[in-house]
Amino acid sequence: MTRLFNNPAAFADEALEGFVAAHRRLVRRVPGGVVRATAAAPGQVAVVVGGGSGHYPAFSGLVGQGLAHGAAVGNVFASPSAQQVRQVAKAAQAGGGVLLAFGNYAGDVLHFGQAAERLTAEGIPCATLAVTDDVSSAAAGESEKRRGVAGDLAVFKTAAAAAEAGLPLAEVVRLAKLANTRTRSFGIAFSGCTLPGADDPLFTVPAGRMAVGLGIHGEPGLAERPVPSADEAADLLVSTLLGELPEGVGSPRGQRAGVILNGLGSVKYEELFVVYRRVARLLAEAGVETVDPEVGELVTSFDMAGVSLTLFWLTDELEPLWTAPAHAPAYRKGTVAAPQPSATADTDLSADTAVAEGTDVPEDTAVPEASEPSRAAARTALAALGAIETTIRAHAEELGRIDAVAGDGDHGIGMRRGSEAAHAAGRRALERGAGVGTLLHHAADAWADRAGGTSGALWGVILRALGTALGDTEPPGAHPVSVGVDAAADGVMRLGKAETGDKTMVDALVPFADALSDAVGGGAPLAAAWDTAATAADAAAAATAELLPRLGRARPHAEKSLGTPDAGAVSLALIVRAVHGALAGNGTAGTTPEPAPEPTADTTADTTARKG
Ligand SMILES: Nc1ncnc2c1ncn2[C@@H]1O[C@H](COP(=O)(O)OP(=O)(O)O)[C@@H](O)[C@H]1O
Ligand SMILES: O=C(COP(=O)(O)O)[C@@H](O)CO
Repeated sequence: MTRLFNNPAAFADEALEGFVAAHRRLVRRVPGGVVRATAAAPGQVAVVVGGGSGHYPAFSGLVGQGLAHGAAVGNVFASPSAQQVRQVAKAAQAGGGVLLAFGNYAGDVLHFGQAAERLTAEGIPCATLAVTDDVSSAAAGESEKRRGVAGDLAVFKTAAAAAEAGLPLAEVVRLAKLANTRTRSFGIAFSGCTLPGADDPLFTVPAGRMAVGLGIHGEPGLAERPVPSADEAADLLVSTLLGELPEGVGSPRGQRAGVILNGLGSVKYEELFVVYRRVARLLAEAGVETVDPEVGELVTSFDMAGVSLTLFWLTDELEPLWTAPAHAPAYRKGTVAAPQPSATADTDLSADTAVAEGTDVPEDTAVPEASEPSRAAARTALAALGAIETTIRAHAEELGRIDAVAGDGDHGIGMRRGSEAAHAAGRRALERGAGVGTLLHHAADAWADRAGGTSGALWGVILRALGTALGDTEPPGAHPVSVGVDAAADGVMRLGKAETGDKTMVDALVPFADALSDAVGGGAPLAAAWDTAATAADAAAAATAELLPRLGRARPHAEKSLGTPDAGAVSLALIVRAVHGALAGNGTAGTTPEPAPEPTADTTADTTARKG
């Protein structure tokens, strides 16, 4: 149970504020996360890590000399946004380029990938690396699909030590990739974590049983077994990892390995030492020389009762990087060189907080001139964003519950943050005279930036595609709206690489786009066509209950999700139904939307009810 919190939605931000206040000599807050408070040598490669909150000391606690140069900090269990990653990287970079390193999760891959593209376009050489150490999350032959868990530390540490040694970006990337291919983790759990503000844990394990193959987001394990003794737990962890040696490690005998015995949150240090006693013996019996073992909390999942073992199979060039000194808030090894404070290290806390809060503001706030019909459509678009915010707020808990069945339970929180930010950005844009295209672009950036996570990136794509299709000059009608929705579906599939049948939001978006295009092609006015399409999306979302997930967080728990629809498909169906309310409720059923009043809670509640 997470007991101490204020507003659950503010938990991640408040935790970050307190963390920085506690570690001001080591870290400095910047928009999107934290960077070292000490200066890096000019020309050094910067290693920027990141991910969701709820895993401390990953990721902010690993920022410091000899370790990461910066960490992008997302909301609870949700990846930071591309904008956050970009901002942290720009603050951390020292002229030698940037390696962005993170666990292999859909949202992280999307947002860090987008950030890398933007940084490269801005002239900052940039590479990405997704850590894939969790052997239980995919078969050995599909290691690129594996999740990143406590092995993050081995890869981050390798990359950062290589950067600290002054190696160029290509070498830092090569060594980090090598570390990733030689790092394997496996975990067990006795109970799931409870998110701040939630009443129940994300999963439970029956009394006397343990879950095997856990994730770090409260994903349930892949199998159950009777609760073992500490020695039996160690036997299982070691035998599993010795059973899957990386390529190039023919036999454990004679190998040297870094070891991480990681507590997930509520397994205490002395329990870990009891387990480690046996782990050390077993590895010695297998002929493995352990090097600088770490026993403690390195990647957590709130109060989850679980433990994982990581083996980092060293080579002559990896070992000095694993043993190199480091000094970060949650990781200290050896003695680092005397730090040079960075020029901005002494800013006061209120200034740090102010910059951090600036993450919501789109950087490019220019509002191009717009035609009167486009500004009228912008008012309708704002009403639609208001209706979206209202319906998401009303269904946030339900979306979280659906997402928790095989995912991480954060879909409602993320959608809520995104839709609120989009509506607020839309309102600001309208006040400044924006046309519908610009308003939707601002809303897109705000949604992606504030929500993070997989769906944040994808809703950013959807709104941006619509805005681009509608523009700021032509009178927007049913045809450009349909073209925009088609472009949105293409964009989501291009970025997320999901196809229909994979059990994602694509399974509602594609039928919606197709039905809209058919109805518009048949001459229906926009509101009527949208109504037909929203009905198709609703049916398609419900039908995802029968699908098995083939992508993302839910994939390893495919069977568990049978009978439950996909959270992202359900939220999409809710949203398009709510938008129909905004289109139809203000006399814009023709092809050219007219000004719409701000929706009230009552009117939107009527129009957002799901169809039976
Ligand atoms: N590759 C993908 N392409 C399209 N949609 C996806 C993809 N992966 C996940 N999704 C959608 O995202 C939803 C989860 O969104 P969110 O809660 O933001 O995810 P997470 O917490 O995993 O980042 C899923 O229910 C699914 O609809
Ligand atoms: O949750 C995380 C990333 O999740 P996404 O599903 O990719 O948003 C984060 O905690 C791990 O980096």
